[in-house]
Amino acid sequence: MSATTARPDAAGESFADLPPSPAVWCSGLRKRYRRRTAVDGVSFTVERGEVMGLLGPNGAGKTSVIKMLLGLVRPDAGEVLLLGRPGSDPFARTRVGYLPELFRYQPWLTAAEVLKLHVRLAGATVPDERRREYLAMVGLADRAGDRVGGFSKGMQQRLGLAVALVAGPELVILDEPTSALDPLGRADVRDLLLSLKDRGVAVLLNSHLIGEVERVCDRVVILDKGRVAASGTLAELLGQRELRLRLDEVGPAAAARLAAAGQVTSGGDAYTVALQDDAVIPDIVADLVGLGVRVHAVEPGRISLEERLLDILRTGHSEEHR
Ligand SMILES: Nc1ncnc2c1ncn2[C@@H]1O[C@H](COP(=O)(O)OP(=O)(O)OP(=O)(O)O)[C@@H](O)[C@H]1O
Repeated sequence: MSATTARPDAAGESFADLPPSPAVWCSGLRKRYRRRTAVDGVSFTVERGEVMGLLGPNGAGKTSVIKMLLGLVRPDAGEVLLLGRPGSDPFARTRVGYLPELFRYQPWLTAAEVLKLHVRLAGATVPDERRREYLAMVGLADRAGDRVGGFSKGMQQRLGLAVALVAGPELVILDEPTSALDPLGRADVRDLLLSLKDRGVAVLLNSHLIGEVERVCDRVVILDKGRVAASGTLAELLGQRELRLRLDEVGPAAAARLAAAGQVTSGGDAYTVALQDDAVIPDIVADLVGLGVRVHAVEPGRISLEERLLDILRTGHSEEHR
């Protein structure tokens, strides 16, 4: 890692007193490959300590955006700041960990050697002990001395994660980090992402595993055909909450009470009420019981990110959060 530069301002105070710049800021990114427009005016921000999910169908432009952020692909238009610096600035780049979508490490090197090489390439100093810890963290402790050429896809992906994280980055960009991992490996990565967030590390995560994104991400940007189709916090995107009930003996007064709480759909003994706020659920249940309804099940819920994503992609836009 390069030395920290002194950044005094005109009044003699340190810039360190200012709030930190966002981990990622990009504006108006555009990229064409020959006659095909891959990315068309993409702008978004990832704040410090935030886990941001990048979602979208195959060919939506996710990897192209990531490569432009990292300076691996030159944008036709648009600007990028990583950690408040131009993406090409070595100061920024040494503080960014990156796991590429498709990568092959030198097959003749061992896992420990790959990690050592990448620490040197990052200009960082990481003690042997910490490198061993990172290999253990990704489940490769007993394969440290084995050549990478003999690793399975999942083991290579685990090693890639250790490479991305070992130098203590402030921002981590992960392009489909769990595509080759078994369920246990995916759960480990989820825990890892949450522990990065606890330490204030920002994460940009490109993944097709929507359940994974829903569990770990604070905010989501959905790309479609090179454009931002929707973006926002999970609460903003999934907003509408529902209450699913199984009820018997629902008389007219109880039906009116349900209708007063929100739009009701029902079939047999199943009732779904669209709610603005789930704090009202105990009152609804108490009132129903008071009106002689037998309550068999009460399940608060809201639409899943998968349902919302499909809805946005099918209709081509998000009404509230473009
Ligand atoms: N080097 C390249 N040369 C030509 N076209 C490219 C190149 N890289 C990407 N593209 C095109 O740009 C578009 C966006 O591709 P990109 O890889 O960014 O999508 P993606 O959202 O990451 O897709 P996936 O989910 O399948 O990984 C696609 O139409 C792709 O064919």
